Amino acid sequence: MTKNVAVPEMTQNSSKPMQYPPPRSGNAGASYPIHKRFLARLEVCNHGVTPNAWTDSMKISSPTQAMSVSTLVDEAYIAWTARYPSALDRFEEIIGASKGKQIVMFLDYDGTLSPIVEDPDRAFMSDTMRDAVRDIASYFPTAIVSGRCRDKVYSFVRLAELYYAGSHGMDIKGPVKGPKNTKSKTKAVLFQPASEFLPMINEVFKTLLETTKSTPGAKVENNKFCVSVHFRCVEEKKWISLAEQVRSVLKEYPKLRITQGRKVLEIRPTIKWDKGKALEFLLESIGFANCDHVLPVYIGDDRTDEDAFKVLRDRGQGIGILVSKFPKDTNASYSLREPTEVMDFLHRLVDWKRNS
Ligand SMILES: O=P(O)(O)OC[C@H]1O[C@H](O[C@H]2O[C@H](CO)[C@@H](O)[C@H](O)[C@H]2O)[C@H](O)[C@@H](O)[C@@H]1O
Repeated sequence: MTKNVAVPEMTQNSSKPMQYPPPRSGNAGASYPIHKRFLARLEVCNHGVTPNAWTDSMKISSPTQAMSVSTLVDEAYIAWTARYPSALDRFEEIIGASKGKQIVMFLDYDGTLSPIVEDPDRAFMSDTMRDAVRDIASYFPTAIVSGRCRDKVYSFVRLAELYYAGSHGMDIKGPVKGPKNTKSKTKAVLFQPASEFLPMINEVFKTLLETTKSTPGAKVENNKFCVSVHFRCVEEKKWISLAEQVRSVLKEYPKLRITQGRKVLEIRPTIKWDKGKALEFLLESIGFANCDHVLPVYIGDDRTDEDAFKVLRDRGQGIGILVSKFPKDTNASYSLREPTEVMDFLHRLVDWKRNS
């Protein structure tokens, strides 16, 4: 349970000059009293159900509004932001890091550009957010990196000038024409490293639909090279049995693996490909392979975005920004609370670029 909640030491002094990039959470999972009280709070939210490491981690992946009003959570969040400061508060620092470099933007979709909602088919992006992304893409090469199927995420974003990496980066396509003043290639990139898994994924999708139909609220989504099984509308007491149903189906498919997102289990090929690899592939495609003059900025809210944050951290290049209202262990360097703050950050980048 503790592995998803990193609460920083109270001794960390946010008024000290920031080390750039900010240090990673070396002692992730370290606990102190607020952390313990935070966990106790989760048990209260459990309404008498015996706390279970897996169900708790599923809850923490996407906490409810009821939990957000907790003062304890707010205290823990403030402490956490000493380690992962707000990208809005540290905007000048981020801009400073981009001096002499080409910014390339990577944006996750759900929970980053659109708020989390109960029905995955209705996770629409606001027109104002679309305008902000359009503006950003007019100055910087911009990619949407999503667990969703590429066509689906495109149908939400509807901006032809962007790169799209769907199915957790296993389905990549670029714009026909890149933005002005960048090294973007003008022909569309198309990369599908898991195409041999298509028949298997379709089969698993159908089997999961059948197997989970007895669980009210369960939803199975076909994301082309992966499948999502949604728990958000399933009663908590049915979570374990639903997860068991998923695991029983997956036993027959050793070439597929299960990962966990925000109240969702994601089934995907065991190939070594993820959002981090997609980020590297896109940087290379855009013309920034082994280049010191590029600053990738990746904004995401989910565990799968951690693969991209880790790539940036390992390269010692770029800015990872985690979108979260709650303390989470992360390889990102900065944080934003929610999609509206992501939009503010995009606006500020555009304003800065326009005026520079
Ligand atoms: O990589 P992402 O773009 O963040 O996609 C990850 C998953 O996002 C979607 O599910 C999440 O958002 C839904 C709508 O707000 C919400 O109902 C669900 O609980 C979240 O997990 C999408 O439906 C999944 O297929 C993606 O894997």
